[in-house]
Amino acid sequence: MANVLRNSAKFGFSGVLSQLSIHSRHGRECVSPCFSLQQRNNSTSPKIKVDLDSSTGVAVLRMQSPPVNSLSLDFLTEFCINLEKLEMDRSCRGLIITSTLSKVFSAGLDIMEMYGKSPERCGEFWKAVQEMWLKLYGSNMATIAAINGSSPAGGCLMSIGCDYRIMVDNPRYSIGLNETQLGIVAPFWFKDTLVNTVGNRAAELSLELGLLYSAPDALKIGLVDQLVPEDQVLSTAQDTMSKWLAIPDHARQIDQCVYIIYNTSPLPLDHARQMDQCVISVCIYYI
Ligand SMILES: CCCC/C=C\CC(=O)SCCNC(=O)CCNC(=O)[C@H](O)C(C)(C)COP(=O)(O)OP(=O)(O)OC[C@H]1O[C@@H](n2cnc3c(N)ncnc32)[C@H](O)[C@@H]1OP(=O)(O)O
Repeated sequence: MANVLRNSAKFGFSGVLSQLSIHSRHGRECVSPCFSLQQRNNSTSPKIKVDLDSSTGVAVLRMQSPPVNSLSLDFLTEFCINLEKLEMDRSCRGLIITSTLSKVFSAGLDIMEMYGKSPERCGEFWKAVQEMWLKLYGSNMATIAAINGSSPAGGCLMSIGCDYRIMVDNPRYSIGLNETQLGIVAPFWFKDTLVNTVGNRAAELSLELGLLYSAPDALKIGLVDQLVPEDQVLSTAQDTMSKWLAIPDHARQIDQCVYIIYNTSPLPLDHARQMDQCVISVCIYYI
């Protein structure tokens, strides 16, 4: 534990994650995810737009992939590349994630990626889903989801991967991990992230019944932190971010790191990641 704390102070949580995942239990070095991600990005029109305000140190990442910002392999690759660039940019301390689409934040994993694809392709896709979560949940930046539309399944995972959630106060927008309703099961690290957000019992009910919550109900169980009118979601996120950035980065990062290390299963460890990948590749293959 002393090592973990020393490393968290030095590298932040994502530094600890990368240390854990670069060196497997067997001491083997793994290929840097950055390299494989850069190689994979084939898309022509950007699905992500990032604006970094260097005077405030806050970046706004807008998902702009119609019709529903579904998380395809191309989308996830572009998302991770942008996250990685911001993470390495020392002038960037805070990240707000939102959508340019009306009514939808993100529809979650792209269904087409899970249907009739080869095991190799499924494996590559799932690695990108893991990567998205590791990068977001382990980010050194303060992260806020400005949820301006529905956010089921993988969209909910992306939201709870952030430090704080502000949702538009519209009962027609829903959020939740609804996997069981689709006949699939949320992986253990989706569960951990939900438990860390809403607590054990609410997470258990939510996962087993595959509940999608309206914005007001999501606020009641703590799945989101705040509701605001549609036209105020971004300005509220900016105001909230300035409060988060008033805290010294190292203190916030270490606090988050200790909390996550104690409360999250070991996906950052290379062997756990590979195990999860195998299970999911087989599940997706047989869907
Ligand atoms: C073993 C695996 C573990 C799995 C872990 C995670 C699982 C997931 O994330 S699975 C994805 C689950 N997602 C959903 O259940 C969301 C489904 N979508 C919706 O509920 C609605 O589309 C949404 C509320 C997001 C938006 O509603 P509308 O604005 O009314 O749009 P439409 O429903 O008319 O959809 C427009 C268009 O988008 C296509 N679509 C919707 N969702 C997805 C998706 N996840 N992946 C790919 N495509 C999606 C939808 O089919 C429509 O297409 P067209 O008919 O061609 O217009």
